[in-house]
Amino acid sequence: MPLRQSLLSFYRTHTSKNESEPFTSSKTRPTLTRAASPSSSDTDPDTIVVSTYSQSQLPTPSESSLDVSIEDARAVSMKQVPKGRARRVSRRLARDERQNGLIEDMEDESIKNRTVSGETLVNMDNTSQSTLVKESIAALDLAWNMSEVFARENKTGLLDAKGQKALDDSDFADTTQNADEDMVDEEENRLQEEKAAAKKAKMAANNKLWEERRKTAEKHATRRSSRIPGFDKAGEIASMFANSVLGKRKDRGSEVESRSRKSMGSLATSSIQEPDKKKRRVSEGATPTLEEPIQPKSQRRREKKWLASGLYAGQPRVFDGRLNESKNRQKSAPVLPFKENTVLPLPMYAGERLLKQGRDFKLPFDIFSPLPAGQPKPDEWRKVNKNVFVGDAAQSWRVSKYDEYSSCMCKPETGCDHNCMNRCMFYECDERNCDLTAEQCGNRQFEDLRQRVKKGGKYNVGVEVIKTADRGYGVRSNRTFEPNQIIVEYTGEIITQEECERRMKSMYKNNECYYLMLFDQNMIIDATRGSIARFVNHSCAPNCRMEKWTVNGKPRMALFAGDRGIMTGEELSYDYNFDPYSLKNVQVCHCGAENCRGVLGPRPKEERKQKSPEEEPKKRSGKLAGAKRKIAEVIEEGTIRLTKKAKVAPKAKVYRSNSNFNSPVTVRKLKVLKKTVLHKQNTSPLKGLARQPSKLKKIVASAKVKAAKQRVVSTTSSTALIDNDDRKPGAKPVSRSSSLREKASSVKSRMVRTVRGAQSGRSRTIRPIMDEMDEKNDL
Ligand SMILES: C[S@@+](CC[C@H](N)C(=O)[O-])C[C@H]1O[C@@H](n2cnc3c(N)ncnc32)[C@H](O)[C@@H]1O
Repeated sequence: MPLRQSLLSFYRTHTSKNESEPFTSSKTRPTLTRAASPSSSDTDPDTIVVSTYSQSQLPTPSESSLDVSIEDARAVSMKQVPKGRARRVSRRLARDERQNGLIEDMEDESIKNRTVSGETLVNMDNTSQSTLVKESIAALDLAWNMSEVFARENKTGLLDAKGQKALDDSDFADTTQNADEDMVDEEENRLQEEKAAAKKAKMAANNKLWEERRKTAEKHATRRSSRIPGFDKAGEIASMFANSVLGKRKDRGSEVESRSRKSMGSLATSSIQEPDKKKRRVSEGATPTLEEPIQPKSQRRREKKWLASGLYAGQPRVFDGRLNESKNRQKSAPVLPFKENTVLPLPMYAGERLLKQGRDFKLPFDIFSPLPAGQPKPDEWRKVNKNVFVGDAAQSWRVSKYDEYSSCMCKPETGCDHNCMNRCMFYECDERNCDLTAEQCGNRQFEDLRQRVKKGGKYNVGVEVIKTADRGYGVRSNRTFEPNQIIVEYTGEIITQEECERRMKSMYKNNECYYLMLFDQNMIIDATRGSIARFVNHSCAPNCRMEKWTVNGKPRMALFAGDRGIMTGEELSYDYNFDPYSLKNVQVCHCGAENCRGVLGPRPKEERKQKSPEEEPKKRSGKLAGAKRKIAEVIEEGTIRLTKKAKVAPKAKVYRSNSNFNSPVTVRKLKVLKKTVLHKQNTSPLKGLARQPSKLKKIVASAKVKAAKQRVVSTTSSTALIDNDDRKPGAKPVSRSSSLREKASSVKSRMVRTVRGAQSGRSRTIRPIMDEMDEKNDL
């Protein structure tokens, strides 16, 4: 009789006697064991006996599992499976797992090579680790399950007549089949096989699902460290405390516990007293079934939500989201009470505003604005949006009397249009000097500007700083401006001339850019700390004007759009009418206009002379031209006279346009100096020095003598000026000879009111010198 069969029949006999006592709950527990000696039961050395332990003698789980595993395996298949107990145990365990649907079929090879105690978790790959843990769990439970298995076997009475194959493929119950039962109905066998096949198929499907889940879990699992577990644990405890601050203490704590258990497990693989909870959960009952497939979150079907209304506020539209645009149109055409815009869709959420305010379609700012994002901004600029009196300026400021205010005579029918007296004299209307309401009056530009800026936003502010290629920073419009519309106010510190000179000598002596503007009552606006208008560059063909207005009794300067208006994105510019007064301040113009004068200042005299004779009479025609001519003739005469005297140097040339400053600077400087003196004497209402001709003469004479002496050094100075052309924004200017600087500053201290003139408003009282200079240039 084959060994296995004898074993089973023996066991069957034994169990039939004790059927009334289930093994699991009885005082004794049958355990398969090999006979202690050959004489104990049979002569066959392979015969095994079933011994019973009393309850008190029960082995520990590890003992019992080992015992059962070893003895049972030896007894059953010592001959057929000669590769030793480890292999048999593994096979048994693997089969048990398969039967329970816990793991997928393992590679024979991996099973073959595995031992219960030989291989450690640390050296194994993830799959082997998890399998080994499960095997160990199964081994632990084996002793106790044996009785159940046998009981089940008795109940079903299934046979396994096919020996070892059946041992591997079917339930353990098959092994209890007696040889006598070979005669069992074939039909029953077939049914059983079918049942087993169906079970197998189900298990395979389950295994597949389980494997998928395992892979996913492994993918998300953290890599196991090979460091000493103690250190791991210490680190994890530390991080647990840290995390507890963030309220994750509980989760982290359990994680630490689980990890430490795993690391312990890796050291003691032969007997795992407490299997990993996570694994056990998977093996015990969490195996997903085919009936309830768990869908990944990403595969869940998302419900599409249709926007029912609100896209075009104020324009109700019947729109079926399931149809395309043209079908919707067809469908809704008869319903619509108005014709739809077919050219451009309305901007979202702007329909109501369009209907109520009648405002034009406008692209969003970030679309229509041509400026690229991230323009470099000036970092040393301190913004001052209101004029601030500094030092003595406040005391010496003559407060205008209300009597001096101009009164508006406009009628409500006409409003304050271009005929408004206030407007003509650069006085802004307000409730004190104008009887019209704000809506009727069209001469409240500074107030309009205030309201606009108060609203904020790029569009309302209307301007922004940009970086130009060759003129440092500049200003660009963010929107369109009407002709003559106010754009931005020029504000800064209002200082006296003395203060200005002091600053020029000390604070700004190395500066290239000056932000000084002649203002009112001989005061100067220093916009070094000022509004954005300080960045507006010069152009010989400007699109804006700088004007001085009296607002509420106080003078204010602002940039206004020219007669053409301003388009979005245009760079703003005005004519500086820059009077350098000192050679140091003469700068080459890069405005690029066709009629560029070449320098930031009045057109050089030689060029003026070269103008065609046809041009001259044209310009001189008309009343104003006549008046200008008179002024110009006076200036010209004086200038020529003085220039003639100054032409000491044989090679003396007046500076040419387009940055050629090779002419002797001293001569040119003298010309500028004399021109200014004459100009002031003849035209400027700024009395100051103009009241002291004798003093001026002295200055001019001494400068002339010094210039004659210094003709030799002048070349160096002019070179320094040429260098200015290629300057980079923010670079310090090239130092000049100290004697020339001294001379320039001494002249400046006496004569220079400001380094730059302003084309300020044509008010009654003040007519800045630069206007006259401009007129002179035009002639
Ligand atoms: C009031 S600032 C204008 C802002 C200046 N671009 C800046 O970066 O601060 C005047 C200075 O700008 C430069 N500038 C303005 N217009 C220019 C032009 N058309 N050509 C060359 N330089 C110009 C000159 O250096 C001038 O002294």
